[in-house]
Amino acid sequence: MEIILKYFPDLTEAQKQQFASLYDLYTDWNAKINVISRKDIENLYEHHVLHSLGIAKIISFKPDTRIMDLGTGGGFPGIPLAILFPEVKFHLVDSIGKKVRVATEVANSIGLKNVTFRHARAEEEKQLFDFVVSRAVMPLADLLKIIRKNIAPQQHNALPNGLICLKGGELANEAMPFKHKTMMYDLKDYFDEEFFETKKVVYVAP
Ligand SMILES: C[S@@+](CC[C@H](N)C(=O)[O-])C[C@H]1O[C@@H](n2cnc3c(N)ncnc32)[C@H](O)[C@@H]1O
Repeated sequence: MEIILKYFPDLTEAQKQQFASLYDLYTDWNAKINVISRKDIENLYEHHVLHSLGIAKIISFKPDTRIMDLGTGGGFPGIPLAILFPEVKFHLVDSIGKKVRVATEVANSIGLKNVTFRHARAEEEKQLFDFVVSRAVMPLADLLKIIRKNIAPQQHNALPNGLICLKGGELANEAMPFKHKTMMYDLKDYFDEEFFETKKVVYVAP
């Protein structure tokens, strides 16, 4: 939890409480329904919560921005971002119902009011969003095909509406969608821990 305060020192008391509650909630739920590798649960704050918040180092979403988390699993990056941006609306989608249940239970337990959930394949989601965020779900090119229908035409933020993905070293093996405007940010420029050495945030305009 200290690691969150190290990089996000301006949290309100309510946000601190919400982040602090995540450890016990994910430890309990993960024992029942696997959403995080069991041996990685002790690294929850560094590998999952702070990693999710890496997106906030490249964009500060305006209030009322609408964001879909495609393939949220147990709620990453959607839940940490929803805590950090209480005035932004998040829609967490996953095709596996029991994972959506974990994300829903965690969000309800900490009183998150700015999150909705859907158990479905993202291909079936028809709503419009300003951004789609995603971590560890599928290659960029496949994500782009799915989310083209979901990106709203009106702009409200410093970055044009589009896709924001958390990617690791595997990115070197991915075909980059060269036809699209793409920006890449190294999380090692923001976070000192070794885990972030190869981690990137990739923004792609649809
Ligand atoms: C490796 S997990 C990552 C979960 C979470 N984003 C994280 O980083 O912890 C990938 C998730 O994507 C979901 N997924 C894969 N394809 C999907 C699709 N087409 N629509 C919705 N969810 C999908 C899977 O059900 C799975 O929960």
